[in-house]
Amino acid sequence: MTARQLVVHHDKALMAQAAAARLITRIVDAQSARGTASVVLTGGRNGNALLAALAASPARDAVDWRRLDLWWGDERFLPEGDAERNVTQAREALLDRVPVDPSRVHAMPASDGEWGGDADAAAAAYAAELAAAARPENHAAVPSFDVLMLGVGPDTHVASLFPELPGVRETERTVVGVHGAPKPPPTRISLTLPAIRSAREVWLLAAGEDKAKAAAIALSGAGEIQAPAAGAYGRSRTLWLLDAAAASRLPRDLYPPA
Ligand SMILES: O=C(O)[C@H](O)[C@@H](O)[C@H](O)[C@H](O)COP(=O)(O)O
Repeated sequence: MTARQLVVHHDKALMAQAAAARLITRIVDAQSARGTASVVLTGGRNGNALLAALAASPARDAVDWRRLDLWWGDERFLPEGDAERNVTQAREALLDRVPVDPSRVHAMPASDGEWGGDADAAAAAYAAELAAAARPENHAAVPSFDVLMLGVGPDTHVASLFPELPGVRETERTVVGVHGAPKPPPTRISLTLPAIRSAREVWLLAAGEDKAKAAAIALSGAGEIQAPAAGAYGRSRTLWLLDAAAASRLPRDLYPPA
């Protein structure tokens, strides 16, 4: 497991702007090194705020949007175009405003698509799409994501991996259908912890007082079944991006720095 790094911003607006700047730099670096970049987006308020900040940043033009693959960490299993779908919100916040290559925007299936209401079949189809994009040298069933972002829920969930539900226990599959999620809607699709951990960098976003307990639990040695955020880390970097309110209950040996 890579050591976790914590960055605490004054408030959630600053956190979104700083994270957007960080993401631009990371994409530009990856494109310079390998010609292309691969990023996994998260749903939720903080993920959307980051995308909106990115859309508003003059530096966004440093990114070669056509050489970027976008994937999702999870999706709410709803009809195409539903305002609650993570991809719909990402399009509104950013993707409709930049020249992305539509064939490289890998949205998770909708509930009125090819797989109908079968979230498990839709999850298997997304796993196949990921596997097809993986290169032999990745030695994995998913591409080598440069950055994978995750919003942290007040119950420590990440993506749609909720405490104690079967999804967080999955050790083989890279994508699962989720049933009975405590956060609406109950049916979802999610990357699993093994898929998340194949990313080079995993960034966890937590802002607001209601995330303080979750951040403290996940960062204090909790198990991943009870606290899924504790099991999210990247191969070369695990970065927690917090605002002061979300960092307010961290143990003193973690924050503030000595
Ligand atoms: O579909 C979703 O709702 C998510 O992807 C979910 O995992 C989200 O990221 C967290 O619940 C944090 O959400 P907030 O940033 O809104 O608190």
